[in-house]
Amino acid sequence: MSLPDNQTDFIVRRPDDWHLHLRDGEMLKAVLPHSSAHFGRAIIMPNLVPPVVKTSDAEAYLGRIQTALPEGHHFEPLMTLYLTERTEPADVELGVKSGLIKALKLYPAGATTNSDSGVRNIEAVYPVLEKMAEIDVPLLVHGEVTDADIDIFDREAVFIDRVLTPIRERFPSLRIVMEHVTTEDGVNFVKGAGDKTAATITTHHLIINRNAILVGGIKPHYYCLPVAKREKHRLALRAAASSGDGRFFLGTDSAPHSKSAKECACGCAGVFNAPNTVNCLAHVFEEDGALDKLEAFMSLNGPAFYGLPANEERIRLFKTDAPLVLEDKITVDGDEVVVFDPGFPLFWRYETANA
Ligand SMILES: NC(=O)N[C@@H](CC(=O)O)C(=O)O
Ligand SMILES: [Zn+2]
Ligand SMILES: [Zn+2]
Repeated sequence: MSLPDNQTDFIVRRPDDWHLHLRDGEMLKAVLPHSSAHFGRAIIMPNLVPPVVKTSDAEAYLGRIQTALPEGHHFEPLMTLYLTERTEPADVELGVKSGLIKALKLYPAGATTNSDSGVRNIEAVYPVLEKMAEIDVPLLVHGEVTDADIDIFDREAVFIDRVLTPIRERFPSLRIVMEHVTTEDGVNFVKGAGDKTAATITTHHLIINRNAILVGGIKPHYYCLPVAKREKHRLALRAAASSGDGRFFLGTDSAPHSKSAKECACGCAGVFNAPNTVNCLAHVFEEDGALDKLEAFMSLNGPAFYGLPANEERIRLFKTDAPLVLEDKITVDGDEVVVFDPGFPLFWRYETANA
């Protein structure tokens, strides 16, 4: 991609989202258009209630997503399975070889939203990981330990030492994605782990640090897991995202929860950022003098890691003088879902640029 001198108007390939929660039912219908309008493809997280554990579950879920897709939207859901201690290697092989299943997701039990069926004893899933390495399907990890004695801000770093490093060493050919990486430790791990290890970075973790959640009153709409960390970690994520290094790519982790489920005594974890992610990212990359790396981060590195072609469609990004006015919430089933507020005005817009 070449940028004109003024860097305020340029064309890139249509982006993909390598980590997305679409939910189900009414929520699916309400949030899907906010991803399918912007992204060519998305890796669909399997943490429904009950979770998407079998190939047949993923097939049924794909059908529900396709039914909910607005007419005229070109969007390909890339389906995943939720790894449990009962996952059968044969079912994984069936799903992957049929072309339906693009990755498996490891949730340590209790680590995050709807992770009760997740893995308690990592060694119990080693036979599945062996099969995955053999058939070359990526393992996506929610990288946090859940031990009560580990501080929530240290859970990612401890996961790297206790769980990820042993998996990385034992299955050298397995492709692994550290999902929603939030720490400098995570970035450094990925950089030192060779070309079979990558990480997704969310929009919000590039923009907020933990102060956004806690200073001046508690801000539930900035609470997600892994929780945003100190500023030095945010800066490490910014540097990784804008480096152009192929092992770092966009996974929005757009994770809608109703306003009432977030604004209460025990609010849910998750940030809904699908509607304004592309606008936010252009702002972030411009701020870092890295607009020439934006296409790599949101449109090229992800497909390359997954062994897929980049999207053929293009979008034209352009900066305007007047700030963009976007919806700050959407309505779902009588409740609302609040859209991520980056805390600054957005001036970058985009439009489809196909001939
Ligand atoms: N990121 C979050 O805070 N929440 C996600 C789960 C997850 O990705 O861990 C969700 O499903 O709500
Ligand atoms: Zn997660
Ligand atoms: Zn997620």
